[in-house]
Amino acid sequence: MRAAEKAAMDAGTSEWELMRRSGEGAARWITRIAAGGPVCLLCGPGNNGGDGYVIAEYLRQLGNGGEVFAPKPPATETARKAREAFSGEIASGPLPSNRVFVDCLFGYGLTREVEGEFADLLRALGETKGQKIAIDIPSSIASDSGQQLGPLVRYDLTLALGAWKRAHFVMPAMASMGQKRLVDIGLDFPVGLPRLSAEPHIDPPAPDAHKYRRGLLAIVAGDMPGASLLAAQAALRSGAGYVKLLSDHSHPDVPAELVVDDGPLAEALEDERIGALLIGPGLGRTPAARDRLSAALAAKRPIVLDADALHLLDPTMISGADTANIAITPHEGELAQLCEAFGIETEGKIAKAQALNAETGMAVLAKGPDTVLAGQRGTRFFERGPAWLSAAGTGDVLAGISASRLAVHGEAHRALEEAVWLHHEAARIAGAAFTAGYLARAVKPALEAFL
Ligand SMILES: NC(=O)C1=CN([C@@H]2O[C@H](COP(=O)(O)OP(=O)(O)OC[C@H]3O[C@@H](n4cnc5c(N)ncnc54)[C@H](OP(=O)(O)O)[C@@H]3O)[C@@H](O)[C@H]2O)[C@@H](O)CC1
Ligand SMILES: [K+]
Repeated sequence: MRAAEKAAMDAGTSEWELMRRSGEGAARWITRIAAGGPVCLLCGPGNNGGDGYVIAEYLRQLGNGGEVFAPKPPATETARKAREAFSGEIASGPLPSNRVFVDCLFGYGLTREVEGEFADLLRALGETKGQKIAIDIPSSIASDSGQQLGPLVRYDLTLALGAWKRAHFVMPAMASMGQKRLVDIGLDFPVGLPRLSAEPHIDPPAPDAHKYRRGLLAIVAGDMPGASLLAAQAALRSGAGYVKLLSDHSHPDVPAELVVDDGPLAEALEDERIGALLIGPGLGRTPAARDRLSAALAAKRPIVLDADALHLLDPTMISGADTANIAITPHEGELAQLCEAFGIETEGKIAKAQALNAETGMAVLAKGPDTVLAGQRGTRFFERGPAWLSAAGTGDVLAGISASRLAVHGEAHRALEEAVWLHHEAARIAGAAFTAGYLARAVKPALEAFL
């Protein structure tokens, strides 16, 4: 943000102009929400506080004056200018209730724990009744890391200025922000920066498609068939034309549309028509499971690795492989373990995913309530999916969707990005308290939403 703002300033746009755009852009949201009702602003000493004075003056001009609380005077030149342009008074005394509260205490300049009168004010804000809006970022959250540095307030709305910051998409910070909206202030950003995933468009099958051209997905099953069956149920509904289960075991509850190949794995993997492979769900961690993983990787097809395959994976297994064809879907524990296996020493989920991608070339989907993708096209963040996804088997469904998309077009990064959207949409459709099997069936109407 600082670099983008500096570039704008070097090109002739003053900091004051950027603050004016920020404040007025935010104020337009606030006037709609307040609908003429009273607004209470909290202004800090930096430019976040400066935005607050711009908002306050904008509201005054509309005849919608409110209280401004500011424990400290402005400490930057531009914030001072905003304060001078504000024609109202600074309030004192306890924080009122039943207002639209606008928190402009700290933005991305928060560098240390919030204490003293600022902490008291945030605590009071947390306890009072009313709608709460954070300007740029909640004032106790560090914008680069999402680390909580003071009393946490639950906001109804967070208005990000100019661009999303990392904290807008990491847990637990993002859970405190309520709805999130971006206020454009006319900044340019270099391409290739981490960004929010854009909603995908999924193509229907081509007019001349047949089942192989649409994509043959082979799922390598292991000792525990339930997980690979769940993945297959999701894969059947995610676009692939043909889904096959490569399994030694017989499964009484295999649906008729799922083909089971119980022949020798090596032979089954020779099928030239296989568009993608999935291995991991229900694989087990035995030496036989490791052999199956090695065989699957040796087939040199686009492949999704999940669950047990991630526990078994070591650098020797992918040395010399075209790792751009490999998509992995670790949860937090699996990500930590993979980093250890690949000698990566870095802290934090985003940095770990990025380092693993940079080190190995694999597309890494670090899944969880704050999913992040580090792939061939860069880093992507996602809006939070429904919390009902925290159920056993939903990861198998995600792996099945990812592999099905990979079988359709063969692009690892794209497959994982599409899979997150489909998974979240399926969860929304499935509603509350769904099972993984129910979720897998909801992938069909979810896919229809992206056609
Ligand atoms: N730059 C631009 O072009 C634009 C920026 N914009 C806006 O500015 C925001 C960033 O502004 P910023 O950099 O001035 O930082 P900000 O978040 O207001 O806080 C810094 C102040 O707080 C202080 N402080 C820090 N931690 C503290 C603590 N724990 N407890 C107490 N004090 C603490 C710190 O003091 P110091 O560390 O020097 O003691 C300093 O005085 C950004 O989020 C956006 O809203 C927009 O207007 C668009 C144009
Ligand atoms: K703020």
